[in-house]
Amino acid sequence: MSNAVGKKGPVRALGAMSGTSLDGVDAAVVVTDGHEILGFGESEYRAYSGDERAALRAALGQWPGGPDVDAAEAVVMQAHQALLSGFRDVALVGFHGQTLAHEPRGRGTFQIGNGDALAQALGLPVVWDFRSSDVEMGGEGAPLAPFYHHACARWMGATAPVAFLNMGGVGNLTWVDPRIARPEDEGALLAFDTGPANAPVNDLVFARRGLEYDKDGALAMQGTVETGALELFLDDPYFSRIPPKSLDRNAFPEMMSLVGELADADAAATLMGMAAASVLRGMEHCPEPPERVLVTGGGRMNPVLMEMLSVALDCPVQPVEAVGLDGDMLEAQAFAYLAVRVARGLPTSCPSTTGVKICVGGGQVSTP
Ligand SMILES: Nc1ncnc2c1ncn2[C@@H]1O[C@H](COP(=O)(O)OP(=O)(O)OP(=O)(O)O)[C@@H](O)[C@H]1O
Ligand SMILES: CC(=O)N[C@H]1[C@@H]2OC[C@@H](O2)[C@@H](O)[C@@H]1O[C@H](C)C(=O)O
Repeated sequence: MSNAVGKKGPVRALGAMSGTSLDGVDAAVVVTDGHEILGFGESEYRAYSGDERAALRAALGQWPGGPDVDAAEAVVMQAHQALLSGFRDVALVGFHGQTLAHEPRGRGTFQIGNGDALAQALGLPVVWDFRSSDVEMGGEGAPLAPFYHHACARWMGATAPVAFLNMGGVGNLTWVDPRIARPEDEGALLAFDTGPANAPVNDLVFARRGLEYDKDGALAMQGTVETGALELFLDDPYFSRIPPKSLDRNAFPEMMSLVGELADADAAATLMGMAAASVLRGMEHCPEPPERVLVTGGGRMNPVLMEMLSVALDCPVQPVEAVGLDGDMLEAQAFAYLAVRVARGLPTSCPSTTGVKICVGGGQVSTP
């Protein structure tokens, strides 16, 4: 491995992420030495078909040996092989796979996708299974993008604390102090999952209207937030728990019954209100207010959510494009960056990002 990537100098790494909202696979190239972002390369997206998504949905919440796991893994492998084989001049691949279940203090964390098979298929070294060793060392195994967020904050020249907020299926927040040069050093990072983001509204519009998501917040925009339901939701002890902390995609099953009696638009607005309020509760845990909140993930495209966040938070809330980053590809880039760190023996998580006992470089490396 060290031969393919070496110990120093820039590497063109390809990262791939299949996220909790089950929309598709993102893949992106980052040029990095494992410390700094030295450049960005091509990126591509491959959407899952309706049938593929149904196979993934069927397996959600299952563990190894579950009845629908093999079929879901076949979908993940085929989608990644098709997408990643189109990239050229790549030294290694960071392959996140698809999370089916996440219970770090219980049965562990489970991502499907086999890095050995992908390495054979692509003829490239593949870093994968990023989360298990962190969990084994007492960590949450998530979120893992924070080390990359730290690199992003330094890349953009930030001189004061900023926050990155990923609004995917689940929300996660990283508070970064860019004045501290190494992400693993004390005070550089605080990270945690804020709460549900888009997954519940996706599930709602799928169940009630057969839609994949509430495009541009069209439905939520017509509704009002039911404050009683919102308050009940915020009573969940998760929000006052001190971070680091992480969530399974379906960690708040009661959300659906809280909005169950509401009309479609009010239910969608209330679920968005819950996502935004979770972030506000999360901000209480930051060591000091960030200068701004940079939003990544599909939720930044939802004007209803962005407006709610702007009203709730005490600082500017902007999509990451405001600083020249790509909010569709940031997580795929993160796994490219983390792959280089793993290959070079650098940590990918630390006590303040996942609660792990000591800094850990997660991930297995498979060579073709
Ligand atoms: N134009 C839009 N309007 C409203 N919502 C949108 C829009 N575009 C994307 N989304 C939402 O964003 C989701 C996809 O976000 P993203 O790709 O960041 O999620 P993910 O990476 O799968 O999740 P996670 O980060 O939790 O793993 C969609 O399922 C949808 O709910
Ligand atoms: C277990 C798991 O897959 N968690 C995901 C999920 O999606 C968002 C949030 O929950 C975050 O904790 C994580 O993904 C991002 C990429 C991360 O690890 O930073």
